[in-house]
Amino acid sequence: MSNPNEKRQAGEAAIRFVEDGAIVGVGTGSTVAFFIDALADLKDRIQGAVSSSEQSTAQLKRLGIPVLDLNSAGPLTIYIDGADECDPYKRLIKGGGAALTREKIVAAASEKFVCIIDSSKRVDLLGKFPVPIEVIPMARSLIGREIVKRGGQPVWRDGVVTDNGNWIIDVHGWQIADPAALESELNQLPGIVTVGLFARRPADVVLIGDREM
Ligand SMILES: O=C[C@H](O)[C@H](O)[C@H](O)COP(=O)(O)O
Repeated sequence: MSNPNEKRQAGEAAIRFVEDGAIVGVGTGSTVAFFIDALADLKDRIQGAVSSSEQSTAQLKRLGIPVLDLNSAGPLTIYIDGADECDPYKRLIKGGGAALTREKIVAAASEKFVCIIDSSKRVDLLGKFPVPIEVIPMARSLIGREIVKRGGQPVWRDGVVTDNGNWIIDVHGWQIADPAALESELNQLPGIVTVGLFARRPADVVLIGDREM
C-alpha cells in the first residue's frame, strides 16, 4: 500500500541533489508534489525548473518558481521524478499519471535522474503495475492487437487525454524479464509515442523515503 509519509520524506530528501544556480527537471505525481513544495524554499537559489506536465507546471507557477522551456534551457544537470514500480537495477515503470512522454524527454535531457518513491513501489520483477503506453488515437486498436500478440492484456484508459493530445493503453499481465528489450521492441511499433518502461535509461539514484537504495 502506498505510504504518503515516505513519499513526503523522499520528496524532501531529493532537495540535497539540487545545486545553486541549477535548472531543475521536475517530474509529475503525488511524490513530486512534495518535492516541488520543498523546492519553493530554494527558489531564489535556482534559475528555475523544466516541467514534465501541465499539473507540475501549475504547482511550480503557483509557488513562484520560474518554469523554463526545455529547448532554451539546454542540457539539465538534474531530474527528479517518481515512479510506479522500481526494480533492483533502478529500471522503472512510469506513466500512472499519464505524463510519461514529457517525463521521458526531460529525463533524457538530464545528466542525473533521481527517482523518489515509497517502499510500495519496490519490486523484483517489473509488471505487476500495468505498463502505460501513450498512443496516437488512430493506432489504439492496432497497438492493442500487437500487445495481445506479445502476451499482454491491453486496457484503454478511457476518457484520459494526455498533455500531448494522445491516449493511454495500460498493459496488464506482463512479467517483464528483460525490460530494455521490450522497451526497444515496442518503440518500433508505428503509433506508439512512448512506452512507460524506463529501462534503457534507468534512474541513477533511487530514494525510498529518505533512504538511498
Ligand atoms: O505519469 C505519472 C508519473 O510517471 C508518476 O511519476 C508516477 O505515476 C508516480 O506517481 P506518484 O508519485 O503519484 O505515485
